[in-house]
Amino acid sequence: MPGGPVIYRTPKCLVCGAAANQAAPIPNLELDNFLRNIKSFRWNGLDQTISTTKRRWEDEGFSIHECKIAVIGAKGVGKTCFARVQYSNEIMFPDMLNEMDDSDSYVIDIVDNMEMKKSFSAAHGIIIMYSIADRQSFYEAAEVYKQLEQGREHNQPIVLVGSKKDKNRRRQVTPFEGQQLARTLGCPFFEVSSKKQRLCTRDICRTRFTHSTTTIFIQISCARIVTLINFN
Ligand SMILES: Nc1nc2c(ncn2[C@@H]2O[C@H](COP(=O)(O)OP(=O)(O)OP(=O)(O)O)[C@@H](O)[C@H]2O)c(=O)[nH]1
Repeated sequence: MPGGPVIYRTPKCLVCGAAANQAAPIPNLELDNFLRNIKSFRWNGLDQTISTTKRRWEDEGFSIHECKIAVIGAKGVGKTCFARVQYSNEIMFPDMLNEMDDSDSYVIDIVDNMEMKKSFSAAHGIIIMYSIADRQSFYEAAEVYKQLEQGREHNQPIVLVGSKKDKNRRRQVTPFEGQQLARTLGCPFFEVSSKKQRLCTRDICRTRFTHSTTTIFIQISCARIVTLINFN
């Protein structure tokens, strides 16, 4: 991969104060790809709000890009809950050669109410969501992908997410089917639970920093979750 691996640096957990990098994060090629795709966008060509935000931070002596990630999917799959527990996510990663340089820092804002048409032009990344307990929503996810393929203007990265992972007993879509669809669509795939992700203790934070699991986040606080896609 050009440029070598991305070095991740995340702030401390706001709740328990655990340092993000007590153990080096596990290198994650999917996340590298995802972030690199975001990074390669023509920022000025996107939504006015985004460039305004960026300029404000630049005036204060540093530059942080705000990435809007739209969550799109069938009714009731858990888009709002997901966006809430992930509210004001941050992925911070610095210049690869200079750890002190914040010029490539990103704040991830997951937006659940963006219209699909708006996401074609205004979102930097798109999460297509279905519920693992609702087969129909799985079929709809494939439909959503078709529409995005035809409509998106910036070739934004797409991630397929199966929500409500905690409802395993009422599962109607297997992880294998999710993976198959993601493979067909050519995008990364995760299963998540917004309910389980609310928990935050120092131990959970540490566990998430050091273990490779199929989850989409790594550091938790009550209002904010620092997202690091971390999976095998
Ligand atoms: N068990 C479980 N329930 C969830 C999860 N996420 C959301 N829910 C529940 O699913 C229902 C719908 O969640 P929402 O977040 O409103 O879903 P939505 O996709 O935003 O719904 P619309 O805006 O109507 O399209 C609510 O009752 C949530 O409590 C989850 O991870 N696990």
